[in-house]
Amino acid sequence: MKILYEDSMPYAEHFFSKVGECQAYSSQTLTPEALQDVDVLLVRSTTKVTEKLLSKAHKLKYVATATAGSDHLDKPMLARKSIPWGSAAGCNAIAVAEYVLSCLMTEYASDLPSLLTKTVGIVGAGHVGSQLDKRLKLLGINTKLCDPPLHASGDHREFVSIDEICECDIISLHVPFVATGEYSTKHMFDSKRLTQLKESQLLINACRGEVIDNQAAKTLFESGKAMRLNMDVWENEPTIDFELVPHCRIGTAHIAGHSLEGKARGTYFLYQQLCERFQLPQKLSFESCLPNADVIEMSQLEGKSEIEQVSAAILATYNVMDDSQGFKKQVKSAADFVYSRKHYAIRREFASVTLKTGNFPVSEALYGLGFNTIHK
Ligand SMILES: NC(=O)C1=CN([C@@H]2O[C@H](COP(=O)(O)OP(=O)(O)OC[C@H]3O[C@@H](n4cnc5c(N)ncnc54)[C@H](O)[C@@H]3O)[C@@H](O)[C@H]2O)C=CC1
Ligand SMILES: O=C(O)C(=O)[C@H](O)COP(=O)(O)O
Repeated sequence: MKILYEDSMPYAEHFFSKVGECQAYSSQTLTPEALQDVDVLLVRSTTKVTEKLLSKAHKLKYVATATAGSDHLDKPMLARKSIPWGSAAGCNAIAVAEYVLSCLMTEYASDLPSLLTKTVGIVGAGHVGSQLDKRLKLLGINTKLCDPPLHASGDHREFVSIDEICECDIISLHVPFVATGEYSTKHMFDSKRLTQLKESQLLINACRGEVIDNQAAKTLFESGKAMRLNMDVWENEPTIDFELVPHCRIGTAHIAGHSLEGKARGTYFLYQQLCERFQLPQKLSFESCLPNADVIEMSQLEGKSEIEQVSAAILATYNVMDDSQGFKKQVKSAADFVYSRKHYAIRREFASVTLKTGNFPVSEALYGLGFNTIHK
């Protein structure tokens, strides 16, 4: 069985070589000809799986993406060709939730206690939205959830309307990109909703760029409207509107899900799918491939309140402002955008971090967020 996999998948050779003959490809140079004798195509979001790409893939039996989003797969086309597809739903939900927490600790750095009085409206209560909700509740921050498809399917959690979400102090978007239909998310934040945002509200988009009308956002900024936007994703990546970037308080190159664990889980989920689909034994474990935990010196936690301890630990582990500054300074073209994502200095999730905390008890919330601690 011949497996072709995108070269930005960590541990791909380790896992997929146990399933078949495997070979890496680069999304920038992949051609229909390269798929002629391929049985399984494994992609990330940077490969658009279109009719044209598969025009010569006559042996193809399975397509899967090592990502949560699957809007880069032409699903009606795959159905017409009777090619089943899979995704790695949930693989990077923790990474995105941690990215949003880093945004919040950055945005409220000068008045952390005020963060505890805010309400966060979460749009999309799937894998990412639920992980974020859990962490915010643990910190004592009020949340509201909006997810009409889940509500309609009988999910028993309490849901509010998008209009109620728009009244929240902080709005965090975690929906898939869906271009049409009852639950379309295209330009969910259009000119009208953006215009209604108050200066004090914070809007975070770490799902898909198309959920916010980027042109409308830029036009509003240029007309003098003050808005607090944190953007990890952009319309038309990698050919994004670079004039919007400086207006955003935090801007990053679609890396919210790029923790080492998040990407490795994506690869591992596909390995599991292939083993099941082709009835092969699953001999490899996920944990076996990861390097040892990072150890971070945190002795300055002493005497700090819970939210101060949490903020210090989060920012010492992952400070989104470092990524934002690098992005704003260095990424000026589509080629830069692609390059910076491919060479992203991949970060660890909190559960892979051990904080050296000195000789005193630290807040339970740190354990709740997944951190490990050791004393000096
Ligand atoms: N920036 C990044 O690196 C990452 C971005 N993503 C994006 O975030 C999206 C969400 O990820 P997951 O939570 O893992 O997906 P998920 O499928 O588990 O959850 C998405 C939720 O959105 C809900 N939803 C769909 N349409 C909606 C609408 N019109 N209004 C409100 N809710 C709606 C669904 O019912 C579902 O519960 C992905 O589809 C992907 O596009 C995901 C991971 C990393
Ligand atoms: O999982 C998703 O959905 C994402 O947006 C991924 O984090 C995208 O990562 P790449 O596949 O573009 O590396």
